[in-house]
Amino acid sequence: MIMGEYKIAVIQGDGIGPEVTQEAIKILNVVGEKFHHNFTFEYALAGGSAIDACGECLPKETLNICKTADGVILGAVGGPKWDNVPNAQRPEKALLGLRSELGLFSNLRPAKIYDALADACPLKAEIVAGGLDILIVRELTGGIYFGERGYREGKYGEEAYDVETYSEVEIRRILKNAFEVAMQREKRVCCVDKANVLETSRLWRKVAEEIKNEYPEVVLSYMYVDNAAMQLVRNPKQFDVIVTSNMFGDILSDEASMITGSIGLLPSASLGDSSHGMYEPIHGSAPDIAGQNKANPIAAILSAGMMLKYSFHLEKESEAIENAVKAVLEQGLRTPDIYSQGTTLLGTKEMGEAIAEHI
Ligand SMILES: NC(=O)C1=CN([C@@H]2O[C@H](COP(=O)(O)OP(=O)(O)OC[C@H]3O[C@@H](n4cnc5c(N)ncnc54)[C@H](O)[C@@H]3O)[C@@H](O)[C@H]2O)C=CC1
Ligand SMILES: CC(C)CC(=O)C(=O)O
Ligand SMILES: [Mg+2]
Repeated sequence: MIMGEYKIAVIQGDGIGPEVTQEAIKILNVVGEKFHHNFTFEYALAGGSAIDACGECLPKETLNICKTADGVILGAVGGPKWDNVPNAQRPEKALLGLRSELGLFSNLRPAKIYDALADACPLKAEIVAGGLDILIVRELTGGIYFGERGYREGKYGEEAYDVETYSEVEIRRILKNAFEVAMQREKRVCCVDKANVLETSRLWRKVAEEIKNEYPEVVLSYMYVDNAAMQLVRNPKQFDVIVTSNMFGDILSDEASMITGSIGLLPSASLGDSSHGMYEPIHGSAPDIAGQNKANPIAAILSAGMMLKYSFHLEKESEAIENAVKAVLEQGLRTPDIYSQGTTLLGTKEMGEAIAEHI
């Protein structure tokens, strides 16, 4: 008996994107079989591979496939091959376009240290004793990545500019999101900004002061982003939920990933007002290891797990994926990025297979 039917749009992307996405699909197929769900996959092109196939980084057909699917999984886009294409067609534009066209303003990036990977954390053991579980809530469709940009003639010749703009509406909805998720966690929100310099950050603080009254159980704090970057390695356990702008969240989440052992471990969910979402590892296309069966597929696999939870509301299926990841790590199985002496080195595919076997 089939319990649920789900149509999933798959954008494999470039570099290691297809390699890690294939492992996520492998896991979804096993979960589907075990829990009697029918997951069907519709492939779509975006990024460099779309430029190569049809000259456009984000074809209309891709958007249609994503809009009509129950969830979207994405590998990563971009790479040196497309570094010199016109700006409007850069692979990264496809990613920004997908996020904004699908209305995915909230990007959840959980950074957890798995017990078995405690030795992969570069911080002193006493700093992360008892583990670590941080959630970065990154605003995803506004700020400097979406502001006006260009070139103009300045006082000293040509100059370039990128403008950061945030409206109250954009700030309110992401902050509300952060407070809501904090209510399911330790009820602490740290708003990371640069309010000593930026007007946009001062508006974030003004809105946060209003919203906090709706969540009296949540403790709200503020921190400047330069200090937050330092505090993340000095004492990451002080954070529960970090809420921040598009660019600051992009940077801080890469930093947080390294505390867990590798950027290849961190998944993400990009969500909007509905349960429709896009799920992608936080890493990029890693051209330096592409095509070598070296990439860690765990971030992509956990992203698929987040889709089961947030878009399909399949909690136990999502947990099964996380538990299988924990089990292989406890078995000492490692891709090169998290390998240490005494553990067993696996490739991308073999790691996917090992996780599949545990489900
Ligand atoms: N979501 C997306 O599609 C993103 C795309 N990019 C694009 O990806 C390309 C490469 O960007 P980079 O700055 O090099 O960042 P990157 O995240 O692709 O790679 C940074 C470093 O981390 C390693 N790494 C990344 N993912 C890994 C994994 N799963 N397992 C093991 N090691 C992994 C890479 O080998 C590299 O040494 C660029 O074109 C960039 O614009 C970057 C970030 C996100
Ligand atoms: C195009 C970039 C904003 C992609 C990226 O680095 C990210 O989303 O983490
Ligand atoms: Mg990034």
